[in-house]
Amino acid sequence: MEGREIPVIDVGAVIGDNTDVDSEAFRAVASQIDHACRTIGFFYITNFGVADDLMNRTLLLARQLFDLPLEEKEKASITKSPNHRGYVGMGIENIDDTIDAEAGHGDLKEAFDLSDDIHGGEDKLYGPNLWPPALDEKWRNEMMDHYHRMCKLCMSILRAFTPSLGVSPDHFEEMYERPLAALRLLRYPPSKSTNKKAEHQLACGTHTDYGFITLLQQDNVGGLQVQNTMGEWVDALPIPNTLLINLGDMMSAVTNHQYVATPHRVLQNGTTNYRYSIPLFFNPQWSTVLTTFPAFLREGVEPVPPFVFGEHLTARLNATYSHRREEKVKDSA
Ligand SMILES: O=C(O)CCC(=O)C(=O)O
Ligand SMILES: [Fe+2]
Repeated sequence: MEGREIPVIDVGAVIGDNTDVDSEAFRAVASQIDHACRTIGFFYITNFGVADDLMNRTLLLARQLFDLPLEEKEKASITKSPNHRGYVGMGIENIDDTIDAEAGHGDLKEAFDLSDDIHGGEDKLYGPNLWPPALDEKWRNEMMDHYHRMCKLCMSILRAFTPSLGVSPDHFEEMYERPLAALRLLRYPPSKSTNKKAEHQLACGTHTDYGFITLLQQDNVGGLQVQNTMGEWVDALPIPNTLLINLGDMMSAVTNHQYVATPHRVLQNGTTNYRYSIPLFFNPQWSTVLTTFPAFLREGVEPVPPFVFGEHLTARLNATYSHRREEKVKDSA
C-alpha cells in the first residue's frame, strides 16, 4: 500500500549546478520526491554524486572524535556554547519531551554539533564551532569539507522541490546564504553496554525534526524506524550507497501539512557495535520569513501566518535542552 515503504530515488538528474530544471529527467525526479513527501515523508537517495570513500571517511572521523576520552570531549561541551555547537554527552538530550530526562530517561546517544563559522549574531545560532582541543586542524578541515559537500547536495535536492512548491528554481538561493545548517555526529552505544534499567529505553526518542529538510547518513548497523501514515513503524534499514532525506515540521507547516514531517526513532541496535549516524539539518538563515508555498494555497485554506525561521528553531532547541532554558532564565533575570 502507498506510503507504507520508503522509496529509493535516483537523484542523478538533479545533482550539480547546471541541471536543466525543464528536462524530463529532472521533472521525473521532482515528481518522485513530491510523491514521497506527501506519503511517507522519507526517501532514500542514490547516485548523489559523492564518492563512497568520502562518506566512509566521515564515519571514521566521527569515530575518532567519540573515541576521545570523555574529559577531552567535555572540553567542547555544548553547554559552553551560546550558539549550540559542541559535544552532547550520553543521556543529556531528551528529544521526546513527553519523557522526563531528569528522571534518567534521556536518549542513549552522544552527539557533536557543528556548522559554519559564520560570525555575528551568536545569540542567533551563528558563531564559532567548539572543537575538542585534541582534534587537529586536519581533522577539522576534513570535517568542514564534508559539511560543505553535504550542504551543496541539499541545495540540489531543494532545487528539485521547487517545481512542486510552485516557486522558481533559484528560490532557495538567497535564504541559504547564511544557512542555519547543523551537521550532527551521533554515536549510539552497543545494547550490551546498557544496564537492565535501560533495557527498554530508546536510543533516540520518538520525534519529528524541527526544521526544513534533513539529510541523514547512517552506517550499516541499523535501528532507525519511521512511522507511516497508518501509524506502523517501518525499519529504515541501511542501504549501501544511499542517504536518507526527511522533512521537518516547518516544511510540513508551509505546505499546508500536505508534506509529512514523519515521526521517527532509533531502537537500541541489539548488537555489540556502536552505531554511527550523521544527520545534516539543512535550515535556511535566521531571518527567513516563511509562509505557505504558492502551490499549497487553496481557496478556503488560510495560509500559515508568516513566521521568522530562527525564532521558531530557537524555541524548539530550548524545549529540548535544559541548559538553554537555564541560560534564558539567567538572561531575563
Ligand atoms: O540516528 C538516526 O538515524 C536518526 C537521528 C535523528 O533522527 C535526529 O538526530 O534527528
Ligand atoms: Fe530526527
